[in-house]
Amino acid sequence: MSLTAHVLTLFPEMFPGPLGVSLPGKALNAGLWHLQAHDIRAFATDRHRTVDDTPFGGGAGMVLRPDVLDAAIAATWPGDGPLIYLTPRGRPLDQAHVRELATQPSLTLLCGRYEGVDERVLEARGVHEISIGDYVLSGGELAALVLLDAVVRLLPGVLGTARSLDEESFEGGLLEYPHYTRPAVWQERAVPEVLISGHHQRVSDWRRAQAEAITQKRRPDLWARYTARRASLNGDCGS
Ligand SMILES: C[S@@+](CC[C@H](N)C(=O)[O-])C[C@H]1O[C@@H](n2cnc3c(N)ncnc32)[C@H](O)[C@@H]1O
Repeated sequence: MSLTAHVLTLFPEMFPGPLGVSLPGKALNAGLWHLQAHDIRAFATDRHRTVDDTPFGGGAGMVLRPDVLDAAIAATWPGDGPLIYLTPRGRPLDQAHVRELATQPSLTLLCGRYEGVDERVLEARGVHEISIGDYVLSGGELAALVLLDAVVRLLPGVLGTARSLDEESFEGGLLEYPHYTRPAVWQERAVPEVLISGHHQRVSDWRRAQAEAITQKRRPDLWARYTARRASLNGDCGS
C-alpha cells in the first residue's frame, strides 16, 4: 500500500517543490507515494473566484470561506485517511505522530492563508489540527511540506535497507549521538578514539552515552520522559 497525499491550497504551484528532489522526489518518481495538489480557488462559485471574506466581529485580515472549503474537501478527500488542517493551534507534530501518519493510506492536508479558515468547516468535517511549531507562518503550505517530508521518509522502501531509523533522533526517546567522517584529524581535532577502535560494543556503548548526555543537556523534557520510561521498564522486569 502506498500513501496518497492530497493538498488543498491556494498555491498548488508550491508542490511538490522540495518534495520533488532527493529522497522524497525519487520515492515520488518510483511510485512509493503519490501527491495531488488541489487549487482551492477552483471550488469558488462566483465569477471573481472569491475564496475569502472579512471576519464577523471585525478585526484585521481575511478568513477562508466554509462553503468553498467544504466543496474542495468533498471533491478531493478520499475518506480513507485523516483530514488535517495545518495550524499553529493544532497538536504539535512529533516523531511518534509522524510514525502514526505514515501508516495511513491517504493524508489530506488543508493549508490555510490569511487569518485562517472558518471554524464551522473544521467542526462539520471533523478535521484534525496539527502544528509544526510555536511560531506563525504565512501559510500552511510549508507546514504541509514539512509534515510530508517527515512522513515519506518512513514509508516502506524509501530509505532503502542500508539505512537504519532505530538510532535517529527521537527514536527510542533520545536525540542522536554525534557523527564523524574522514579526515580522522581535522584542524587538529581528532575523532573520538573509540570510533576507530573497530570494537562494535564499545562504539555502541559510547554512542548511547553520548545520546543520553546530549538529550539530558539540551532537552530536559525528553530526558524526563526517557528516564521515567526506563524506570517503569526496569520496575516491570523486576516485578
Ligand atoms: C498567518 S497564519 C494564521 C495564523 C492564525 N491567525 C493564528 O493566529 O493562529 C496562516 C496559515 O498558516 C498556517 N500556519 C501558520 N503557522 C503554522 C504552524 N506553526 N503550523 C502549521 N500551520 C501553520 C495555517 O494554515 C494558517 O491558517
